[in-house]
Amino acid sequence: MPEETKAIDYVMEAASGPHFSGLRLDGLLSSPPSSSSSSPAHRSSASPSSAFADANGPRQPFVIGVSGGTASGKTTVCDMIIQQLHDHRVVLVSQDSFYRGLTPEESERVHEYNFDHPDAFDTEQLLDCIKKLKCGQSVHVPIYDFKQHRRSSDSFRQVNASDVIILEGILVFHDQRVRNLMNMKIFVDTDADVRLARRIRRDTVERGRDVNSVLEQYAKFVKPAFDDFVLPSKKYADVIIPRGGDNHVAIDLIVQHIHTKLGQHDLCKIYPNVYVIQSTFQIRGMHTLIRDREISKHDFVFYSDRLIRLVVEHGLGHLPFTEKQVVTPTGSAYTGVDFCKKLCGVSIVRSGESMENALRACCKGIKIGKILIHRDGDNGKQLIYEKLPKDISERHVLLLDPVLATGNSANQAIELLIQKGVPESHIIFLNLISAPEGIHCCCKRFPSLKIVTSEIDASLNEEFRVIPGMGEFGDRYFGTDD
Ligand SMILES: Nc1nc2c(ncn2[C@@H]2O[C@H](COP(=O)(O)OP(=O)(O)OP(=O)(O)O)[C@@H](O)[C@H]2O)c(=O)[nH]1
Ligand SMILES: O=P(O)(O)OC[C@H]1O[C@H](OP(=O)(O)OP(=O)(O)O)[C@H](O)[C@@H]1O
Ligand SMILES: O=c1cc[nH]c(=O)[nH]1
Repeated sequence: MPEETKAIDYVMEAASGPHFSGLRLDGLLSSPPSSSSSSPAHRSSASPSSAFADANGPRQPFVIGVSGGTASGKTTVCDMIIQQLHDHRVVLVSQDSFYRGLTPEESERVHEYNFDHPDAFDTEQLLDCIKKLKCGQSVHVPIYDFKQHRRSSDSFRQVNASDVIILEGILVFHDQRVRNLMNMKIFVDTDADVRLARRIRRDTVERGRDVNSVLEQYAKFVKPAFDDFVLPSKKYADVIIPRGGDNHVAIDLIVQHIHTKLGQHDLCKIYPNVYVIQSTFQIRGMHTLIRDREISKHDFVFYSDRLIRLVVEHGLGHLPFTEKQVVTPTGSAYTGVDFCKKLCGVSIVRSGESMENALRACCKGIKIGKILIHRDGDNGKQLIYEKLPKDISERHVLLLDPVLATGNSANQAIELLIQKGVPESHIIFLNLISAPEGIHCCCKRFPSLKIVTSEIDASLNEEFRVIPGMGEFGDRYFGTDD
């Protein structure tokens, strides 16, 4: 494993196993191929429960579930996330608020009551609240009194619709319906002895209990329920944070990821033809490497190539296709699709040429045209050279350039393609990073153009370089940066 990727591994474990791999933001920006015959792949929903599922529908909040054993530090992790997401509206909903409240008979024999069993919570009510919040409605959350083991009968907390909803609690991953409402699941993983020590302190100081009763409850209910219900739900986590709130690096990474997703989502909502490939920590790790100014040229090229390949594959998914049936070696019919045949690549020289190999590797014998544009500041674009397939107007065009900054080079290239008779909707612009300025510039002018990128960055600086960006891509890729 390359040296640089280790940092991520020791701050948090990317969850792995049969149910998941790495960080998942289900359905966030995915676009599976349409099943209809010759229509292009649509930007469409994954599951109905996933946030931001429909780019054209109303904006849905981003739901984060935070689970972990008792006193693992869930509240601290949530507070830190909320603090760092200060430029977004965030609400915290605690599963504890949905404790059922004990009947008088149960209260009399409280020592026999299992507060750690899933049945202790009113999950239907919790589900209803989160569903409403996801639809932008405000809700009334009950107030639970840990000393009286009762809900307040006359007061509640009003929670308003927000950009981000954080749902925390020991069993928030237990019920599949609740899990399905989450875009990101975090498990706070703290040693059992540390948790027990914290619990004794908290329950004696804040909840008016004596040490013996705390230990008794722990042995009788808390630990068995942890083993039976909480620990088995860890496998659903997208991210596992060892050491809880002390793990600042993990929390910073998570917050950065949420920031990126929220920012990208805004642009993707405005321009439904902008597609960001679905992020995983693997992809984020590759971006971390190519953006690092200390990386060797060899590694820069290696990881850029890997990312380019992913963007190209994703871009090809937006081409139209037709239905096709084949017979498998078992003699059965398989109904699939046939790739679009009339396509070509066009690279913007010189950086765009770095994407040609990936395109050739995916589409055997594909024709690739070239456009050379001289870049000078934020305007002053000048077309210097072009060589394109003669029948380009009949083809779908994959336009290649790893960086979309001001959008001027792309605009110039797209204009030329349109002049040559290529319909705007037949152009798919593939790049590694896009600045919001470039996206606005191209999408406003060419609303039917599709853009497929792997990350949307924050902005451009006064020198029209992408920030944080990756510097001059061409110089770094072709080794002319020294
Ligand atoms: N004795 C008693 N225990 C309760 C009652 N209600 C909830 N609990 C306990 O509260 C625990 C749930 O809260 P925790 O996850 O520990 O609390 P938290 O403050 O969110 O924990 P962290 O933020 O992770 O430190 C369960 O383990 C229950 O045993 C109650 O009325 N009486
Ligand atoms: O969106 P814009 O503001 O037009 O900037 C993007 C252009 O800048 C880079 O090329 P550059 O001019 O650095 O040339 P190179 O590919 O030869 O390195 C990049 O490859 C794009 O073509
Ligand atoms: O930041 C930038 C802007 C344009 N082109 C690049 O390669 N990088």
